Amino acid sequence: MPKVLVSDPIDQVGLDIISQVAQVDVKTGLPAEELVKIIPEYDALMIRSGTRVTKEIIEAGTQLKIIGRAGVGVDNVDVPAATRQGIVVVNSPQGNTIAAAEHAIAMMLALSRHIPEANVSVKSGQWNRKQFIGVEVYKKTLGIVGLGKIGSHVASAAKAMGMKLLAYDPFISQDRAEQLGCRLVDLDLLIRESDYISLHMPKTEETYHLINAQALAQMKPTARIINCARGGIVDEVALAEALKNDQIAGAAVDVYENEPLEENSPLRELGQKVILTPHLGASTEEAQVNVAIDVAEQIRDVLLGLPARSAVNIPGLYPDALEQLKPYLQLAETLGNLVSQLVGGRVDFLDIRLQGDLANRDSKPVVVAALKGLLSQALRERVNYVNATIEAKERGIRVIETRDASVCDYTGSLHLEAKGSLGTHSVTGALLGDREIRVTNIDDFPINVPPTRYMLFTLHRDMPGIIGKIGSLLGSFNVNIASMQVGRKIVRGEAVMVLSLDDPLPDGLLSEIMKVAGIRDAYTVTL
Ligand SMILES: NC(=O)c1ccc[n+]([C@@H]2O[C@H](COP(=O)([O-])OP(=O)(O)OC[C@H]3O[C@@H](n4cnc5c(N)ncnc54)[C@H](O)[C@@H]3O)[C@@H](O)[C@H]2O)c1
Ligand SMILES: O=C(O)[C@H](O)COP(=O)(O)O
Repeated sequence: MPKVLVSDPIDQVGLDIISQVAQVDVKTGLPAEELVKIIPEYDALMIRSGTRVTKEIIEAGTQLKIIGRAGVGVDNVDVPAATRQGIVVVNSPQGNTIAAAEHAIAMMLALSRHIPEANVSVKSGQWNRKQFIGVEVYKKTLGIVGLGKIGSHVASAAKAMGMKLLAYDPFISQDRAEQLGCRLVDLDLLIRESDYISLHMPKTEETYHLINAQALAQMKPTARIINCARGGIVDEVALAEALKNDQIAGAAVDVYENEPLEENSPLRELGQKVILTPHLGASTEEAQVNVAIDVAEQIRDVLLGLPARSAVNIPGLYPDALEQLKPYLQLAETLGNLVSQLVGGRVDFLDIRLQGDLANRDSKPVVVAALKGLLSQALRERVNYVNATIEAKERGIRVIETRDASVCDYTGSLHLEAKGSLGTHSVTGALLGDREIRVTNIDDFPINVPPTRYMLFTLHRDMPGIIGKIGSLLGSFNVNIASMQVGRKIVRGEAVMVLSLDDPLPDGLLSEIMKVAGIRDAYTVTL
C-alpha cells in the first residue's frame, strides 16, 4: 500500500479520502532535517503553508509521485525541483477563495473601526469611546492589486458596501475589470489615489517588495493597506517605518516574509495602527473542508494512476477533456517512442502534426505525451508528463507543432517527424474505433499495423522472394512472427515491411537481415 505523509494540519475529511488507497501518517511540525530523513519512504506529501518543501526534501523523496498543497499558494514548494524529478504538484485553486476574500474585508473593516483594540480595552475593564473613533469605507476608494479569484470577490463585496474601485493587474482585460465595477489603472495611480489598498497577487520575482518605501511614500497619509496575499510582497521594515512616521494611516497584515513572524518584528510595536493575524486567510471550517477534499482526491487519483485536475506543473488536463483525449495521448506516446528508435535514440528535432479532428483539440497534452514517448528509451520511468517538456528542452530537442484539419483518412491522426543520429524518419498513427492504435504510415509508406512490444521494420526493394528470405532468417533464429505488413508506393519500387514479433530480436540477427539482397535498411523497435 502506498504511504502518504501529511505534514501540516489537514481536515479529517481529506485524510479519510486518502485512507481509501494509502496508509496516511500525520506528522506535523517536523523540522526540515527530520523530513529529509523520513521522506524516502513516502509516495505522496500533503501540506499547507507550514511546510517548506525544499530541493533537499524533494531530492530525498525518491518515491514521491505527488505533493499536494491544501490551499492556493505553492511558493513554499520548490516546484522546479519537483518538476525535474517528475513529481506532480497540485493545489486547490478555489477551495479557500471566499475565506481569503472575507478575511481581507474583515481586516479592512476592523482596521477602520479599531475593533481589535476596542475589544481588548473593554475586556480589560475600560469604557473608552473617544479613543476608538473610526472611519467609514462607504464612498472611499479601494485599490485592488491582483484581480484574480480572491481580488474579484473582494471587488464584489466592496462594491456592495458602496466603495469606488480601482484595480491593477497586468494580466486582466479592461472588460473583465469593468464587469467587476473596477477602473483598471496603472500601479502608480492606484497607489496615489486609493484610501485602501488590498493586495491579491502571487509572490513572484516581480511582486517581491512591490510595496516598498518608495510606494508607501506615494500613498495618502490617510490610506490603509491590507496584505492577505503573501509575505514579501510588502517590505515589512519599510511598512513599519511608514506607519511610525505617519506616512500612512494603517495596515492589516495576515502574511509575512518569515512565518511565524519574528518576535522582534517592528510590526509588533505599532499599536492600533496595525492589525496582525497569523496567516488566517484560509482558516474557516468551510475552506479547510474544501481544500482537504480537493487535494486529497487528487492525491488518491494520482496514486491510482489517474491524472490530477489542478496540477501546477503539467499542462491543464481537465477530466472531461482528458477522457476524450486519453486514447490520443497513448497514441502520441507510442509514436514518440517508435520514431525515437527509428532515428537512433538521440533526437535533435521533432515536428508534431495534429491532423483531422485532432487539429481542433488542445494540443499541449498531446505534445507532452509525444515527448514522453520520445524520451522513454533514454530516461525510462524517469520521464513522465510532469518533466517531459523540461527534459526535452534541456536535451536541446527543437519541437515544432503544426496542424492540418484537412487530412481526413481517419477521424484524427498524428504525424511525427524526427531528426536524429540515424537521419530523419516519420510515423503517422490513428485510432481505430476511437480506441485501438494503428500505425498508418512510416516514412511516407502507407501501412496499417497495431503497435506491438517487439517490431522489425525494413526498407527494401519491392521484389519477389525478399519477404520469404526474412521470414526464413527469423525462423532460423527461433523468432516467431505475429503479423506482417508490406507497404509500397509503386510496384517494384521501394517498400517497407513491418513485422510484429513475439520475441525480441537476438544479437546478430539484424546484421544478417541487412545482408539480404534488396534490403536497404532495417530497424528493431521495442515498445
Ligand atoms: N492569506 C491567506 O491565507 C491566503 C489564502 C488564499 C490565497 N492567498 C494568496 O492570495 C493571492 C491571490 O490568490 P488567488 O486565488 O486570487 O489567485 P489568482 O491566481 O486567482 O489571482 C492572482 C491575480 O494576480 C495577478 N497578478 C500576477 N502578477 C501580478 C502583478 N505583478 N501585479 C498585479 N497583479 C498580478 C494575476 O493576473 C491574477 O489575476 C495569492 O498570493 C495566494 O497565495 C492567501
Ligand atoms: O495560499 C493559500 O492557500 C493560503 O495562504 C492558505 O494557507 P494555509 O493553508 O496555510 O492556511
